Amino acid sequence: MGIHKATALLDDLIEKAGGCAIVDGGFATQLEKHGASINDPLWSALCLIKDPDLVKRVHLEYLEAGADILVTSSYQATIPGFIPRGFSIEEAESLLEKSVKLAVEAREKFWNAVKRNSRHSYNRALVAASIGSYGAYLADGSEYSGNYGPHVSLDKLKDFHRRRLQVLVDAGPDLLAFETIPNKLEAQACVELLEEENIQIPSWICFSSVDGENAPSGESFKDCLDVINKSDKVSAVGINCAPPHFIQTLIQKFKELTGKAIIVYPNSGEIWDGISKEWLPSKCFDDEKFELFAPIWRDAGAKLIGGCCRTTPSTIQAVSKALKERSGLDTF
Ligand SMILES: C[S+](C)CC[C@H](N)C(=O)O
Ligand SMILES: N[C@@H](CCS)C(=O)O
Ligand SMILES: [Zn+2]
Repeated sequence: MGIHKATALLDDLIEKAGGCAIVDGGFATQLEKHGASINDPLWSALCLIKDPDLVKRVHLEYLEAGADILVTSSYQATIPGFIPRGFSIEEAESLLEKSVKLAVEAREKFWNAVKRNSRHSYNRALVAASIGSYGAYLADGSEYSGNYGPHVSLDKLKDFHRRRLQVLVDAGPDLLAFETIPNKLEAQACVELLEEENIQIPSWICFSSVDGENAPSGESFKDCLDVINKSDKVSAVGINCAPPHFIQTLIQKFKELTGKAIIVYPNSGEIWDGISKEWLPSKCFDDEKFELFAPIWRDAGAKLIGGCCRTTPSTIQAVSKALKERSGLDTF
């Protein structure tokens, strides 16, 4: 399948979803709700090793909540992250592959169960393989600063991302999800890699933001999106894991800067402390606020809406209810 045909898969999903598809919510957050302990440099990727059944269960919970797209458990799963934990390169690669397989298995299980009911309002979900930023791998919170230091070049970032990207694509996801990209250099690395590796499935590239105006590095979104707009491999651009009260303004800004579909999946508004590895309280949206704002974000131009850290299946259920009601689709 060529990139244009593969892109049609995402366009079809958005259309079937009534003009705005629903992305799942905080993956690591829901693992923790089930008691998983992920205070570790591997963060949620620890569960890929220790509790793959829980990974699948969380995917199923997001499907039940109404997610049209599942994001895999590979955000902080990397080959250089697994090797110091005693895994061989082959074992590390098979963990990456497993992250896609678990999401695909959950999608198939759920879809086979619901499609028998002619009155259901679900779509057959797509699986997006998560590619967390270099800062996620560093596990020092730098996905929220973009400060990688002077020694991190374009080539270094491409080298970091290349093999994981190849392995994830070979595992057969429908999409690629570049998440919490904090600076222009890494956006460029992602775009160049998609081209060099001749990737034939669509991608989204999402930035974090800490000031509601720019990428975390302080670079303007105009500069960042200029790099991405040139690529036909990237179907959607947007924001993930930034506070929800930034989102409306950022959608408006992105609409002026790109013709690509806009995707937003904010966190709850709590702030990640990369040193103490905990979420600090701040101005937050609860599920009701997500329900209220999802149609506002959709009407502002977002084509894909979900939640990130500290949101849960109940958040996605609220988003799903709001978007399906407003688009005239049945609620479940
Ligand atoms: C999206 S952040 C909360 C993920 C965890 C971070 N990379 C860390 O390891 O500190
Ligand atoms: N997909 C990841 C993103 C972390 S910012 C998660 O939900 O855990
Ligand atoms: Zn997040």
